[in-house]
Amino acid sequence: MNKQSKIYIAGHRGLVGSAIYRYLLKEGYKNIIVKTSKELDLRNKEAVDNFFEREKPEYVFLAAAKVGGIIANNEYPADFIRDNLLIQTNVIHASYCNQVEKLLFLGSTCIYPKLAPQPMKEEYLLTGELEPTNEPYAIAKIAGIKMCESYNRQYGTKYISAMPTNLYGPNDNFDLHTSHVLPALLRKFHEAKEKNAPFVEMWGTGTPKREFLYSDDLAEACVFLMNNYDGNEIVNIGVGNDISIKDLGEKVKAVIGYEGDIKFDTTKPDGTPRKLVAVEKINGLGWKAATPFDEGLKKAYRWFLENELTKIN
Ligand SMILES: NC(=O)C1=CN([C@@H]2O[C@H](COP(=O)(O)OP(=O)(O)OC[C@H]3O[C@@H](n4cnc5c(N)ncnc54)[C@H](OP(=O)(O)O)[C@@H]3O)[C@@H](O)[C@H]2O)C=CC1
Ligand SMILES: C[C@H]1O[C@H](OP(=O)(O)OP(=O)(O)OC[C@H]2O[C@@H](n3cnc4c(=O)[nH]c(N)nc43)[C@H](O)[C@@H]2O)[C@@H](O)[C@@H](O)C1=O
Repeated sequence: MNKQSKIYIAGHRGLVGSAIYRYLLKEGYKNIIVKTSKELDLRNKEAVDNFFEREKPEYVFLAAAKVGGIIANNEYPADFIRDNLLIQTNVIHASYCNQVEKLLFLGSTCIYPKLAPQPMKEEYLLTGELEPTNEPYAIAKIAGIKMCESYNRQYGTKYISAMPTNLYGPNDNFDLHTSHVLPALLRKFHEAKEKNAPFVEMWGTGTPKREFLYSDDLAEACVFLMNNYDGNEIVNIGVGNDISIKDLGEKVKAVIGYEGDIKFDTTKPDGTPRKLVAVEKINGLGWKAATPFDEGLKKAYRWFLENELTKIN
């Protein structure tokens, strides 16, 4: 990409898309197009075709998707598989029909087998059974990866696929029913402190481990891959270390300054026991995550205090 390239960010208001948008603007990219889902529903093929024919973007960051935490995935599997298959199929095919120079597709580490050896290397894709709580979402994501690979093989396109680990940062989803664990805990511990509540309830047993990447780091990695990677194989994006959900709760509790207890609701699912990604490939290409977790957590809490509280109160 050069600074005048016409770049379309699909999903620019979300956690990932907004971070890519901020990063590209900061780096001096001047010709960026964005549309909200109200203005352009990417599930609608005709609308997507018209948009691509009219705008003719040269580069596409595909960060629009139906996304959610463990309970949302478990309760709305039809929405997760249908919306994601439609969005990615429409955008990838319209990119091909309109000679998009390069596209970056965002998958997720849930594409790997539930019990994959740790850390999970890119070649572990399709080597075992998926985690049941998010299998429909994971299958849509695997279809997206295979669609990019197949278009590259058959049509000579340059569509690359990045697999980020669990993410957090500005514009996260703080809805307690549909969010991921980290934004949920920021909100739960904050509200418990405000209300002097005796305990905070976390889901599952607290024993699963997760890896967390700050969204600004992910945005940098996505732009790095767009500018430096043309391979047909997926690339993991992570930090290289993980933490148990129980310890995450203790860390969030400390950052917020809450003094009550933590209880675990074991009727809620744990999900996959561990999903640490192997980061040798992206590190070898020349990119490494910069934000230490403790610093990212404080930034995310500050963002929550400054931007989210007025919305949820
Ligand atoms: N969050 C995470 O922890 C992780 C996310 N990822 C991947 O990163 C990508 C982005 O996720 P994230 O930023 O967290 O998700 P968000 O839910 O924060 O944002 C999703 C974005 O997609 C847009 N969108 C959803 N449906 C449609 C639609 N029908 N038409 C047009 N736009 C739509 C929304 O647009 P609008 O705001 O205008 O409604 C929104 O901006 C996804 O592919 C996800 O799988 C991967 C690993 C972890
Ligand atoms: C990014 C990734 O995100 C999802 O997978 P997940 O990592 O399992 O999701 P999660 O963040 O919701 O939970 C992580 C862990 O945390 C525990 N947990 C405790 N307390 C709360 C809590 O209050 N809320 C939530 N959401 N989880 C909690 C929870 O029980 C689980 O053990 C999929 O969408 C998947 O498709 C995907 O790609």
